[in-house]
Amino acid sequence: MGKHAPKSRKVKIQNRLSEVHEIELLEEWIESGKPESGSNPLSLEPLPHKAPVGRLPDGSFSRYAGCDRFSQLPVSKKTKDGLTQCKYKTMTDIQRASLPHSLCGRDILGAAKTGSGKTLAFVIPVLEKLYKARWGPEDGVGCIIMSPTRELGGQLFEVLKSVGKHHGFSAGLLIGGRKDVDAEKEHVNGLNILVCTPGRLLQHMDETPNFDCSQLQVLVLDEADRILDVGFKRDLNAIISQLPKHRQTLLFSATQTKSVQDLARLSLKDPEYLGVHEESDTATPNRLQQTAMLVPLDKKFDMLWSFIKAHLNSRILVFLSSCKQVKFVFETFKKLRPGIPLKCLHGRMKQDRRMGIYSQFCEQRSVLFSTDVASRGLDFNKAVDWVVQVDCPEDCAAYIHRVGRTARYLSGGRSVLFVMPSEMKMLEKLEEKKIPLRVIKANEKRIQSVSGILASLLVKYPDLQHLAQRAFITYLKSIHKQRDKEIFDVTKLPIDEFSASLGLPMTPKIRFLKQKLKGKTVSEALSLIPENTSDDNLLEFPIKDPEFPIKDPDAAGKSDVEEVDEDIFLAKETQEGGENINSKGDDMLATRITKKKKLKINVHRPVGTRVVFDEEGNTLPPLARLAASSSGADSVQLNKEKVNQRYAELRKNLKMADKEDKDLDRKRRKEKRIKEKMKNKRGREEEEQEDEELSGSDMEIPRGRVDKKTKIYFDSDDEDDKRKGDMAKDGIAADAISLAEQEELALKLLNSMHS
Ligand SMILES: Nc1ncnc2c1ncn2[C@@H]1O[C@H](COP(=O)(O)OP(=O)(O)OP(=O)(O)O)[C@@H](O)[C@H]1O
Repeated sequence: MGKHAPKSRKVKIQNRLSEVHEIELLEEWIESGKPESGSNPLSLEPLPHKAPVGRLPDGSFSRYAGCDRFSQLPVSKKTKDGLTQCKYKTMTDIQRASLPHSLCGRDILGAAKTGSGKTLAFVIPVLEKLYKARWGPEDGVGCIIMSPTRELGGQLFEVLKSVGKHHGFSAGLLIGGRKDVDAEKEHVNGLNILVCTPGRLLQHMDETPNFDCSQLQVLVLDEADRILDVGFKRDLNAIISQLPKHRQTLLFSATQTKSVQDLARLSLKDPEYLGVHEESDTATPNRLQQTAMLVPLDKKFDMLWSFIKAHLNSRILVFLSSCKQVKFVFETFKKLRPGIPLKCLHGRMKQDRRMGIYSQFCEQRSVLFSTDVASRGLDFNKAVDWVVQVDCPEDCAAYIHRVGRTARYLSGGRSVLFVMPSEMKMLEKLEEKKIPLRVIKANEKRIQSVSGILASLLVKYPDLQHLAQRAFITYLKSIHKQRDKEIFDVTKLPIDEFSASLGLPMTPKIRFLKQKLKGKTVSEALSLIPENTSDDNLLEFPIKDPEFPIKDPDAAGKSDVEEVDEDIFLAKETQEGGENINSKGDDMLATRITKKKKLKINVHRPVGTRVVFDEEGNTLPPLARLAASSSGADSVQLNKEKVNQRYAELRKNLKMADKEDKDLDRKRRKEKRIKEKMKNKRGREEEEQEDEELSGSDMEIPRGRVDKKTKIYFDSDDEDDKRKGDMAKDGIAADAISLAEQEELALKLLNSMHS
């Protein structure tokens, strides 16, 4: 990490000797004052500032557990110099509590409020561990520091570089979104410390020849609960399986996991749990003033606009739930010129731009609209004045991390949460988690409405209209996908009003709910669907034939079904006078006979056909019916021959008709597929993008999930069905757009391509 002038051999040897000597001394010192396992050094009195440090005249060592200055710790001169140059002198609570344990080589589960200095609590032991092991370039990867987001990875890398600048370790930042992955592959084997996101690390494990972590000494998970979360599960499990079990593991977060399962996954050995703020009255920093405001969905943009206009000299971080929301608010508000620079940050931006925006926001007063990509770990130069949560966070942990972007270390900060009437439960949950919130009312007189202006902007800029539609859909989708159904209930939202508040002239269709919600709230629309109706039935209500009651297909036995077949069949013959069976109508009949589903309920029996019943009210099988229509034995014989002949003829005709019908069906399906492909080309790409925006892309996108979403084209009917099944599983209506609508869309598309 540090740059050194070329040194003579003699100087090098001298340095090496003094390092060896220093390491021996440090090891003795650490050994002599090891804190009790399970103890919290915070409970000990700090050493007086002027007390002697290190080896004392009597040969013993000074106490380091409980001390509150970095200079009193058994750490190398190189690390101490780095800390001094960064102006770090006094330790924060989490540093005081954890460093005495971690310097002894113990596994740590560290939990402390946001902005309380957890980064140094793992950077220092990492440097010391490798230093004491005399780790060199030829030793390869000695430490991995994992971060859930690229920005946080970048920030950790900077801290590591500045505090470790006097050490000679090589370190690399391995994060997604950087184009130079091939160059990275060439160098990664020579790096000692990797700061990385899980996806990129796994990519190297999979693709870089001879990539080797078998000598790993320390594994660090910053924002550990997030990395251990389901989103990263597959990547993390794959990574862990390639790491040696014998290593030191350090986990830190403001909302720490204590799950035994998680700890077992990481093979932690009797970890020291150090939750330094557990006794605190609040789970958030004391200097943070938190408020909540009741804001209906359709008033959110008015409120946000008014808030920005009222705080033009502040640095405001605004959280929204999806990339599309962020883009929409950024693009429209920019056009409205609020009088303060606006910026946006989300997972779908190029990495260089993301980094640039992050640094600019640290430097000047401005408003940064962001997804949760900026919610964890980022330290915006301690200078965020306000955190505004326009969309409710998914849970209390997400809330804590978002507001934690302000009031860091010793500075103060303020936050406001917009809660919708349907989300009031969130306030209770936050209170239970020791989060002090003051619910305030906005001054109605100061609220400026922007929806009218947004509507005219959308007329002027058609791109904005498209963006507004996507923002509308992705927001509803994000609510629909939330796990906590007590708080997030898409059926309680005023859909039309929300659409209008975005400036949209019409409420867009919400395909994932399979309902056209025009003119209705979702709850109204959902109330139209019969209870216990499975997804696939929503668009296919059975058509009742008034003349013949429909048999319950589940209740009907096989014979019932067959009886219905023959019933249709014979009734037709009767109607046609037993002669003209090879008509167009019978072609259709033949097709229906092959389709079990429709036969079961017999809803397509041609209108005007008759069913004959016996005295007890049972329908007669066709042959019995023929017999019944004849009086004597001869006529039965005659009729039998006639019937056999007729059946042979019918079989032949049906075969032909069936073939024609299958050809027709194949042709129709092919045409449909082509149209769907064209539509998919635009629509599905956007939907996939939205899904990523909602879930994975805010954080580093776990690679498995991206793979799963790579496009599949459906060339066979089976695959078509499979797709419908998959979509249904995802809660997406495969048939949400009718064929007629699809055709109309495809035609429009074709026209636009030719014009
Ligand atoms: N001992 C210290 N003395 C002075 N400043 C410190 C000290 N330790 C950390 N800081 C500063 O405090 C700020 C917050 O530190 P850090 O980013 O490590 O917090 P954190 O606990 O990791 O927060 P989060 O939970 O949000 O990730 C940083 O600006 C850092 O430089």
